[in-house]
Amino acid sequence: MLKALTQVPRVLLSLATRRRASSAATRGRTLADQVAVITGSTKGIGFSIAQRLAQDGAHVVISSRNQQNVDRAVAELRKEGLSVTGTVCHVGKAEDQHKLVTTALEHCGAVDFLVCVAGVNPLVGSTLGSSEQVWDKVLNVNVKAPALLLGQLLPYMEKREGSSVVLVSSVGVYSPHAKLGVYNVSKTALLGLTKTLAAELAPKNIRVNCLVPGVIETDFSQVVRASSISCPCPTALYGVQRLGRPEDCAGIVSFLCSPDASYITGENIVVAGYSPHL
Ligand SMILES: NC(=O)c1ccc[n+]([C@@H]2O[C@H](COP(=O)([O-])OP(=O)(O)OC[C@H]3O[C@@H](n4cnc5c(N)ncnc54)[C@H](O)[C@@H]3O)[C@@H](O)[C@H]2O)c1
Repeated sequence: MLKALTQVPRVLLSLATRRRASSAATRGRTLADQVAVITGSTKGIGFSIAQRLAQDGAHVVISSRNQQNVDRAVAELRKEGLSVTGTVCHVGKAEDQHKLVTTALEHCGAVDFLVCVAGVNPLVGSTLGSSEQVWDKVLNVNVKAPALLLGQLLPYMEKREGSSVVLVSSVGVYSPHAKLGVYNVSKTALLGLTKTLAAELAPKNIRVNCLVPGVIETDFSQVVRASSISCPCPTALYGVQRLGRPEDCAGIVSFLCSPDASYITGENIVVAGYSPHL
């Protein structure tokens, strides 16, 4: 009896593994011969997005602040036979942004997609109690950097057919937690940036959408999950009964970049295990 019980999870596990592997193998290469630049992509949500876009056929340029992390992420994906390259890019530094653009062009010759995942860790504190330095750091990295980086890539992206941008906000914008003040403000600004850029770039046939994750199990959310600021999670009350996983955010980004989404722009898409909308 005990043996039978202990065998069940293993059978389920192998089925789940096989299902995941076969779906990756049998999915069409919807992004073949296209190039994706992804910030903050050496772990967590960004890494899962990089892996998925590459599995779907894109050449992916990985980046984050630390060379070792870039090397590790690139090696891990190349081991899967995926087409990736990488460079260090702290998105708040102009010279690093420039290097990211140059790397993409040198290695891949073009850029079709920009996915801006890098975000500053939520600093636990009230909005009005935050210093000017905190405001500058959070707004620089979370809001200004995606716009400035896109500005540098625009001349190359507008030469391509069906370019696409995905920004990453947070479900916290719909029900802000008082102690994540400046972070919430920055993520709310990204919804505005999405709408504004979508309108601005539609005539160039560049689409701009926004991924809005809920609580996803990563190092980033660990700060919130482990601290006293965590509140009753809406998913526990009326949502899918588990935390989100980085890969839960990846397929939707691939879809938003793909031709299937060619008439979708200016949208905020929540991946949270529940709907914060009315
Ligand atoms: N995890 C969640 O629950 C959650 C929820 C809502 C939104 N988000 C957003 O998702 C994004 C990714 O978060 P995650 O949970 O995957 O975090 P993570 O800590 O697992 O990964 C973050 C990645 O971004 C990189 N990064 C951080 N600051 C950077 C900078 N200034 N320049 C370049 N790279 C930088 C890190 O090196 C790392 O590769 C963030 O924008 C975050 O605000 C996360």
